[in-house]
Amino acid sequence: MNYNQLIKIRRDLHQIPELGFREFKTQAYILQILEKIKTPNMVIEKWETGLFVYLKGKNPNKTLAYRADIDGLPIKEETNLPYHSKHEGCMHACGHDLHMTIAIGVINEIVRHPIDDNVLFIFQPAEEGPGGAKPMLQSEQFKKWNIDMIFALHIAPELPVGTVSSREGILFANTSELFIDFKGKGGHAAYPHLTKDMTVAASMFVAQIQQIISRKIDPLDSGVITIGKMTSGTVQNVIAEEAKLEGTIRTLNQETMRVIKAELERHIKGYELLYECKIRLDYGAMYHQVYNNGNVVSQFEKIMNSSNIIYKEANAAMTGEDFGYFLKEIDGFMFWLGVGSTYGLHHSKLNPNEEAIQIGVQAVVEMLKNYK
Ligand SMILES: CC(=O)N[C@@H](CCC[C@H](N)C(=O)O)C(=O)O
Repeated sequence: MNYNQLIKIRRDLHQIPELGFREFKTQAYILQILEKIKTPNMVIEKWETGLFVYLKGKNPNKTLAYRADIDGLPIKEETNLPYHSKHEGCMHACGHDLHMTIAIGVINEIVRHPIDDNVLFIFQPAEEGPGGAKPMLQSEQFKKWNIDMIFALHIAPELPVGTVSSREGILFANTSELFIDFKGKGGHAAYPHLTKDMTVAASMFVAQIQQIISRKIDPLDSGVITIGKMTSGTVQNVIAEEAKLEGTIRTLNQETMRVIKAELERHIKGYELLYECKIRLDYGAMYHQVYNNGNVVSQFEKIMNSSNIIYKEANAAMTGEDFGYFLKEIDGFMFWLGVGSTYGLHHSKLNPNEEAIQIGVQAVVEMLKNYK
């Protein structure tokens, strides 16, 4: 498999993005690629819509693991690329098509040039939600491999190709999804006094909860509340009986997450009184922070320096990643891979530079070969 074939794989995968735990075509596609490069020392096991791919080493001391996430996002692609998403309303807007391609490239490289240690490749579903890492980690299938070190990468649109970046300690935030349903009383647009208008209640709520960040969180700490989706009502001249908010909370420590949630719950009680309505709150999926092991990161930095890949110290980011669950149990780390795109993660025009695939393969292979 050469570089052009990897580009084709990335473009094929880019066209078939699927949401969490529905990655059926993606799983089938990866399986048929692996069938072509399969060797007797490779074990492939399905896990839900994901895969475990185990490669036995030549002279193993350890078992290392490398994880790639495989799901897409409910975003309508606007790149106009000839290989744009064929799944209307769904897009690989977080780079998981590159993550999978890099993992396939690394498997191919190690099949052709075997290394000493065993390696488990994890093709993980549902990173964007509801979270595949935790159940995968807890599965008997995963436990039997006894992993000594685990790592993963994430594309970074703002970094140039040829660059990787990481840090010791926290890299990605704690997250909690947020689903809030308002139920009031609808009615004629001309008789607001006879209704409990949930468009007004939800709008005020969205604006007001930003003050939890500015007035309840220490300014030297960090927190984010984002409401990414808001729906209410049915038609222009009817007052809305219902409104729904969907969002996410991000913090750099778990105590701040607790404070934000307690404040949100107080706001909900207050809004129920003020707007004479019922409000239902559901936190959905929560992800543990990504906390990198310092020893592993410093080895990675040295290995990158001797591989002519530029290593930069990263800042912590408020992105979330359920890979944090793996790092809670096993030593390891995550790093950013520069893909130089004008548009960022989760943007409908995200267009990563495909030259980064080669750098990603090289970085992962070097780490697997040289990690002590
Ligand atoms: C790297 C990245 O963009 N990850 C996602 C993870 C989403 C977690 C969950 N669905 C949530 O929104 O809380 C991110 O949005 O950071």
